[in-house]
Amino acid sequence: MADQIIFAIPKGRILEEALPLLARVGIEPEPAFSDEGSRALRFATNRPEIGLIRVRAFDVATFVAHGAAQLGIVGSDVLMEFDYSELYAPVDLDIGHCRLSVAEPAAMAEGDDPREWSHVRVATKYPNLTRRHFEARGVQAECVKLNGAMEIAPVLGLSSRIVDLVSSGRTLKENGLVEVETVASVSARLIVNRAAFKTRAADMAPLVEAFREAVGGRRAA
Ligand SMILES: Nc1ncnc2c1ncn2[C@@H]1O[C@H](COP(=O)(O)OP(=O)(O)OP(=O)(O)O)[C@@H](O)[C@H]1O
Ligand SMILES: O=P(O)(O)OC[C@H]1O[C@H](OP(=O)(O)OP(=O)(O)O)[C@H](O)[C@@H]1O
Repeated sequence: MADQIIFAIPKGRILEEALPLLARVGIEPEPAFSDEGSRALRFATNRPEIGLIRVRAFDVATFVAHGAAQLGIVGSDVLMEFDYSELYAPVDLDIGHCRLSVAEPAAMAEGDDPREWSHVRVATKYPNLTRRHFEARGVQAECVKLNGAMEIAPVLGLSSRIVDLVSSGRTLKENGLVEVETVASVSARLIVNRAAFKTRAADMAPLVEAFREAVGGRRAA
Protein backbone atom coordinates (compact mmCIF):
# COMPACT_ATOMS: atom_id res chain seq x y z
CA MET A 1 0.00 0.00 0.00
CA ALA A 2 1.44 3.35 -1.02
CA ASP A 3 0.09 5.29 1.96
CA GLN A 4 0.68 2.56 4.51
CA ILE A 5 1.62 3.73 8.01
CA ILE A 6 5.20 2.57 8.51
CA PHE A 7 5.99 1.52 12.07
CA ALA A 8 9.71 1.22 12.93
CA ILE A 9 10.62 -1.45 15.51
CA PRO A 10 14.15 -1.91 16.92
CA LYS A 11 15.89 -5.22 16.28
CA GLY A 12 17.64 -5.65 19.63
CA ARG A 13 16.48 -6.14 23.20
CA ILE A 14 13.26 -4.14 22.93
CA LEU A 15 11.83 -6.35 20.15
CA GLU A 16 10.95 -9.25 22.45
CA GLU A 17 9.02 -7.02 24.85
CA ALA A 18 7.45 -5.04 22.02
CA LEU A 19 5.74 -8.03 20.39
CA PRO A 20 3.20 -8.69 23.20
CA LEU A 21 2.49 -4.97 23.30
CA LEU A 22 1.80 -4.88 19.56
CA ALA A 23 -0.55 -7.86 20.03
CA ARG A 24 -2.46 -6.01 22.77
CA VAL A 25 -2.91 -3.10 20.36
CA GLY A 26 -4.20 -5.51 17.71
CA ILE A 27 -1.16 -5.48 15.41
CA GLU A 28 -0.02 -9.00 14.41
CA PRO A 29 3.11 -9.07 12.24
CA GLU A 30 3.49 -11.67 9.50
CA PRO A 31 5.48 -14.72 10.79
CA ALA A 32 8.74 -13.68 9.05
CA PHE A 33 8.98 -10.65 11.36
CA SER A 34 9.95 -12.87 14.32
CA ASP A 35 12.20 -15.13 12.24
CA GLU A 36 15.80 -14.15 12.97
CA GLY A 37 16.88 -15.94 9.81
CA SER A 38 14.77 -13.67 7.62
CA ARG A 39 16.72 -11.03 5.69
CA ALA A 40 13.60 -9.01 4.88
CA LEU A 41 13.38 -5.53 6.43
CA ARG A 42 9.76 -4.64 5.72
CA PHE A 43 6.84 -6.75 6.87
CA ALA A 44 3.07 -6.85 6.51
CA THR A 45 0.69 -7.08 9.45
CA ASN A 46 -2.89 -8.30 9.93
CA ARG A 47 -3.85 -4.66 9.30
CA PRO A 48 -3.27 -3.77 5.66
CA GLU A 49 -2.87 -0.08 6.53
CA ILE A 50 0.11 -0.79 8.85
CA GLY A 51 3.52 -2.10 7.77
CA LEU A 52 6.53 -2.78 10.02
CA ILE A 53 10.22 -2.19 9.44
CA ARG A 54 12.88 -3.81 11.64
CA VAL A 55 15.89 -1.51 12.03
CA ARG A 56 18.71 -0.77 14.50
CA ALA A 57 17.63 0.92 17.73
CA PHE A 58 19.33 4.25 16.98
CA ASP A 59 17.96 4.26 13.43
CA VAL A 60 14.32 4.02 14.56
CA ALA A 61 14.51 7.66 15.66
CA THR A 62 16.16 8.70 12.38
CA PHE A 63 13.53 6.98 10.19
CA VAL A 64 10.67 8.54 12.15
CA ALA A 65 12.24 12.02 12.49
CA HIS A 66 12.67 12.20 8.70
CA GLY A 67 9.13 10.96 8.05
CA ALA A 68 10.32 7.78 6.30
CA ALA A 69 8.39 5.96 9.04
CA GLN A 70 5.47 7.55 10.83
CA LEU A 71 5.60 5.65 14.14
CA GLY A 72 8.28 3.87 16.11
CA ILE A 73 9.34 2.28 19.37
CA VAL A 74 12.61 3.51 20.80
CA GLY A 75 14.48 3.76 24.11
CA SER A 76 14.41 7.14 25.86
CA ASP A 77 18.23 6.91 25.82
CA VAL A 78 18.15 7.32 22.03
CA LEU A 79 15.65 10.21 22.23
CA MET A 80 17.80 12.03 24.78
CA GLU A 81 20.94 11.53 22.69
CA PHE A 82 19.46 12.95 19.47
CA ASP A 83 16.87 15.40 20.78
CA TYR A 84 15.00 15.47 17.43
CA SER A 85 12.42 18.29 17.35
CA GLU A 86 10.42 16.39 14.69
CA LEU A 87 9.57 13.63 17.16
CA TYR A 88 6.63 13.49 19.52
CA ALA A 89 6.94 10.80 22.24
CA PRO A 90 3.47 10.61 23.78
CA VAL A 91 3.52 7.20 25.52
CA ASP A 92 5.93 5.58 27.97
CA LEU A 93 5.58 1.91 27.00
CA ASP A 94 6.86 0.54 30.32
CA ILE A 95 9.29 -1.85 28.59
CA GLY A 96 13.08 -1.77 28.04
CA HIS A 97 13.76 -0.56 31.57
CA CYS A 98 17.38 0.18 32.37
CA ARG A 99 19.53 3.16 33.35
CA LEU A 100 22.36 5.10 31.82
CA SER A 101 25.26 5.24 34.26
CA VAL A 102 28.83 6.38 34.70
CA ALA A 103 31.08 3.45 35.61
CA GLU A 104 34.76 3.04 36.37
CA PRO A 105 37.17 0.30 37.50
CA ALA A 106 36.39 -0.94 41.02
CA ALA A 107 39.92 -0.10 42.22
CA MET A 108 39.64 3.47 40.96
CA ALA A 109 36.22 3.93 42.60
CA GLU A 110 37.64 3.15 46.05
CA GLY A 111 39.38 6.50 46.37
CA ASP A 112 37.24 8.49 43.95
CA ASP A 113 34.75 11.27 44.70
CA PRO A 114 32.65 12.31 41.66
CA ARG A 115 32.08 15.74 43.29
CA GLU A 116 35.77 16.51 42.79
CA TRP A 117 35.87 15.81 39.03
CA SER A 118 36.66 18.74 36.75
CA HIS A 119 37.55 16.80 33.59
CA VAL A 120 36.69 13.23 32.60
CA ARG A 121 37.52 11.06 29.60
CA VAL A 122 34.61 8.75 28.84
CA ALA A 123 33.96 6.01 26.28
CA THR A 124 30.30 6.00 25.29
CA LYS A 125 27.67 5.47 22.61
CA TYR A 126 25.99 8.64 23.94
CA PRO A 127 28.46 11.56 23.52
CA ASN A 128 25.82 14.34 23.37
CA LEU A 129 23.92 13.15 26.40
CA THR A 130 27.15 12.54 28.31
CA ARG A 131 28.53 16.02 27.55
CA ARG A 132 25.24 17.63 28.58
CA HIS A 133 25.11 15.63 31.80
CA PHE A 134 28.61 16.64 32.85
CA GLU A 135 28.29 20.24 31.63
CA ALA A 136 25.26 20.69 33.89
CA ARG A 137 27.49 20.09 36.86
CA GLY A 138 30.52 22.00 35.61
CA VAL A 139 32.59 19.02 34.49
CA GLN A 140 34.26 18.95 31.09
CA ALA A 141 33.70 15.57 29.37
CA GLU A 142 35.99 14.34 26.62
CA CYS A 143 34.03 11.59 24.86
CA VAL A 144 35.37 8.68 22.82
CA LYS A 145 32.49 7.38 20.69
CA LEU A 146 32.05 3.60 20.65
CA ASN A 147 29.12 1.59 19.29
CA GLY A 148 29.25 -1.29 21.78
CA ALA A 149 31.50 -3.14 24.23
CA MET A 150 32.21 0.08 26.14
CA GLU A 151 33.04 -2.02 29.21
CA ILE A 152 36.40 -3.07 27.79
CA ALA A 153 37.64 0.52 27.28
CA PRO A 154 39.01 1.30 30.80
CA VAL A 155 41.17 -1.80 31.19
CA LEU A 156 42.77 -1.12 27.81
CA GLY A 157 43.41 2.54 28.63
CA LEU A 158 41.07 3.99 25.99
CA SER A 159 39.28 5.99 28.67
CA SER A 160 39.24 5.94 32.46
CA ARG A 161 35.44 5.83 32.63
CA ILE A 162 32.41 4.78 30.57
CA VAL A 163 28.81 5.91 30.23
CA ASP A 164 26.60 2.96 29.26
CA LEU A 165 23.28 1.22 29.87
CA VAL A 166 22.98 -0.97 32.94
CA SER A 167 20.14 -3.25 33.94
CA SER A 168 21.22 -6.31 35.99
CA GLY A 169 24.76 -4.92 36.42
CA ARG A 170 26.22 -8.22 35.22
CA THR A 171 28.17 -6.75 32.29
CA LEU A 172 29.86 -4.17 34.54
CA LYS A 173 30.67 -6.79 37.19
CA GLU A 174 32.18 -9.25 34.73
CA ASN A 175 34.45 -6.51 33.46
CA GLY A 176 35.61 -5.24 36.87
CA LEU A 177 33.62 -1.99 36.77
CA VAL A 178 31.28 -0.33 39.27
CA GLU A 179 28.57 2.29 38.82
CA VAL A 180 29.46 5.64 40.34
CA GLU A 181 26.71 7.92 39.07
CA THR A 182 23.33 7.62 37.31
CA VAL A 183 22.85 9.82 34.25
CA ALA A 184 19.21 8.92 33.46
CA SER A 185 16.53 6.25 33.87
CA VAL A 186 15.53 4.68 30.58
CA SER A 187 12.38 3.04 29.20
CA ALA A 188 11.01 2.59 25.70
CA ARG A 189 8.64 5.17 24.18
CA LEU A 190 6.16 5.24 21.35
CA ILE A 191 7.36 7.93 18.95
CA VAL A 192 5.42 9.70 16.23
CA ASN A 193 6.52 12.00 13.42
CA ARG A 194 4.96 15.37 14.34
CA ALA A 195 4.05 16.32 10.76
CA ALA A 196 2.42 12.94 10.10
CA PHE A 197 0.52 13.21 13.36
CA LYS A 198 -1.05 16.44 12.09
CA THR A 199 -1.65 15.48 8.46
CA ARG A 200 -2.87 11.93 9.22
CA ALA A 201 -4.56 12.56 12.55
CA ALA A 202 -7.49 10.28 11.73
CA ASP A 203 -5.11 7.27 11.33
CA MET A 204 -2.52 8.15 13.94
CA ALA A 205 -4.51 9.45 16.92
CA PRO A 206 -6.46 6.17 17.46
CA LEU A 207 -3.20 4.20 17.27
CA VAL A 208 -1.53 6.40 19.89
CA GLU A 209 -4.62 6.06 22.08
CA ALA A 210 -4.57 2.26 21.65
CA PHE A 211 -0.96 2.13 22.90
CA ARG A 212 -1.82 4.39 25.81
CA GLU A 213 -4.66 2.06 26.80
CA ALA A 214 -2.50 -1.05 26.32
CA VAL A 215 0.01 0.23 28.90
CA GLY A 216 -2.65 1.39 31.32
CA GLY A 217 -2.87 5.07 30.41
CA ARG A 218 0.83 5.90 30.94
CA ARG A 219 1.83 9.25 29.48
CA ALA A 220 5.52 9.90 28.82
CA ALA A 221 7.16 11.95 31.56
N1 LIG B 1 20.42 -4.15 29.46
C1 LIG B 1 19.32 -3.58 29.01
N2 LIG B 1 18.16 -3.76 29.64
C2 LIG B 1 17.03 -3.18 29.18
N3 LIG B 1 16.96 -2.40 28.09
C3 LIG B 1 18.08 -2.22 27.43
C4 LIG B 1 19.31 -2.80 27.84
N4 LIG B 1 20.25 -2.47 26.98
C5 LIG B 1 19.63 -1.70 26.06
N5 LIG B 1 18.34 -1.53 26.32
C6 LIG B 1 17.35 -0.74 25.53
O1 LIG B 1 17.28 -1.35 24.27
C7 LIG B 1 17.71 -0.45 23.26
C8 LIG B 1 18.49 -1.22 22.24
O2 LIG B 1 19.58 -1.79 22.89
P1 LIG B 1 20.39 -2.95 22.24
O3 LIG B 1 21.45 -3.30 23.22
O4 LIG B 1 19.48 -3.98 21.71
O5 LIG B 1 20.99 -2.18 21.06
P2 LIG B 1 22.27 -2.52 20.30
O6 LIG B 1 22.49 -4.01 20.27
O7 LIG B 1 23.34 -1.66 20.84
O8 LIG B 1 21.72 -2.00 18.97
P3 LIG B 1 22.38 -1.98 17.61
O9 LIG B 1 22.89 -3.36 17.35
O10 LIG B 1 21.22 -1.60 16.79
O11 LIG B 1 23.44 -0.92 17.70
C9 LIG B 1 18.52 0.62 23.98
O12 LIG B 1 18.47 1.84 23.25
C10 LIG B 1 17.82 0.70 25.31
O13 LIG B 1 16.73 1.59 25.27
O1 LIG C 1 23.48 -4.65 33.22
P1 LIG C 1 23.29 -5.74 32.21
O2 LIG C 1 22.05 -6.54 32.47
O3 LIG C 1 24.50 -6.61 32.07
O4 LIG C 1 23.00 -5.03 30.80
C1 LIG C 1 23.87 -4.06 30.29
C2 LIG C 1 24.33 -4.38 28.90
O5 LIG C 1 23.19 -4.40 28.03
C3 LIG C 1 23.46 -3.60 26.90
O6 LIG C 1 24.17 -4.28 25.93
P2 LIG C 1 23.57 -5.49 25.07
O7 LIG C 1 23.73 -6.77 25.80
O8 LIG C 1 22.19 -5.17 24.63
O9 LIG C 1 24.52 -5.57 23.85
P3 LIG C 1 25.36 -4.52 23.02
O10 LIG C 1 26.73 -4.55 23.63
O11 LIG C 1 25.28 -5.05 21.65
O12 LIG C 1 24.72 -3.15 23.12
C4 LIG C 1 24.37 -2.52 27.44
O13 LIG C 1 25.10 -1.88 26.42
C5 LIG C 1 25.24 -3.25 28.43
O14 LIG C 1 26.41 -3.77 27.84
